[in-house]
Amino acid sequence: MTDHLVEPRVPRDLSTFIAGLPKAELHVHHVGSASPRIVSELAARHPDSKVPSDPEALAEYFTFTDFAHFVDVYLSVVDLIRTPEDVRLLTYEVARDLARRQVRYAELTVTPFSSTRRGIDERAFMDAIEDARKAAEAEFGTVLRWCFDIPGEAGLESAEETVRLATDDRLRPEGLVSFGLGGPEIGVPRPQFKPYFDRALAAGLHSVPHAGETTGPQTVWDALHELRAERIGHGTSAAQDPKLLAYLAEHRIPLEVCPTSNIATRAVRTLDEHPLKEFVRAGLLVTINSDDPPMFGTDLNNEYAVAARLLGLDERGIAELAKNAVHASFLDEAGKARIVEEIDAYTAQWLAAAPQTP
Ligand SMILES: O=C(O)c1cccc(C(=O)CC[C@H]2O[C@@H](n3cnc4c(=O)[nH]cnc43)[C@H](O)[C@@H]2O)c1
Ligand SMILES: [Zn+2]
Repeated sequence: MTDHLVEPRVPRDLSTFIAGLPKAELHVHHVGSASPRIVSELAARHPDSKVPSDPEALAEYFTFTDFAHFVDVYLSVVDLIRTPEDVRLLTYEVARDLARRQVRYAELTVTPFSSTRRGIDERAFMDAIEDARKAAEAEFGTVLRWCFDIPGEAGLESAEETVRLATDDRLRPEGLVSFGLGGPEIGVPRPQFKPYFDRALAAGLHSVPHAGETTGPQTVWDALHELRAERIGHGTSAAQDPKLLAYLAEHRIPLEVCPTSNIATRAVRTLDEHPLKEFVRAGLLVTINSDDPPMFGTDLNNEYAVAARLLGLDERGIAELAKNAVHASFLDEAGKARIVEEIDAYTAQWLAAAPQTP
């Protein structure tokens, strides 16, 4: 695990401000959120797994040479989730971790295909995530919604299975709001998934594919034109195409930016080379996210600290970023207004208490 948590170099007070700030997270993966605590509990349940349970060994295990290596490691963690009770434990504990970071609302990317193909009953899978979602909302106050994503590299069979699970009225979970596409982009062209996105959209789901994380801007154009993307997961390479930046700005298509993830998977070389600033300069609606936080040695608070440093933001600027995520979410208008109000009240209170500079 790369130790990105020490990287941001923002003043301590700003870190404290961020830690208490109410937030929404739009790009965070279910299995990718398994903390060392959750991994060791699952590894103890399934001792034949190759995933280490010791935190130090796990940190080493979560150091990636490239995106393909990341996916291999990711799938070894998927292999630890074998029963509906594992699914419930993971989901509930992920919600607890989000709540600790003052995340009021999260759209969690879930890959049901990976679980059903490993033998978990589909009905039991849906019941497990829904049961955990409701318990987490009641106990922690964090509202969870689901994005079901196709693991594109697993082929069209995985697309068919994912859209079936997402649109079958007998299975579709109440918390499902969107349909995504994840995994490697190289050799996995987006347009082949158009019929599956068409079906998901016809069933009322929103389109939120990953695009432009590990391939060029054409992948983002394909996501927009073929998959009718309403938000883009990552979109990093959009910075290479001024027409694309202008399109994203004009159509208010938000980007789900995950800075530390891009370094950990080596999609971007260093944080200082990350295009976040160019996105803001081009007038894009930028949201800040953690992607697979324990795997990348980060959490949402750290990602806000990274963004604050890269963009030179003060408390008001950070609060605006937090509001971007609320506006770009698929929460209803009343729910959005509640979190925005909370952000404003928290920020006003913080600034009123801050020592005045002469
Ligand atoms: O489950 C399988 O059997 C399987 C077979 C072949 C390929 C795959 C995948 O590609 C799974 C990828 C998995 O990765 C998730 N993920 C997490 N973080 C990211 C990211 O930053 N960019 C893209 N994908 C990501 C994704 O949700 C998939 O579940 C699986
Ligand atoms: Zn992702």
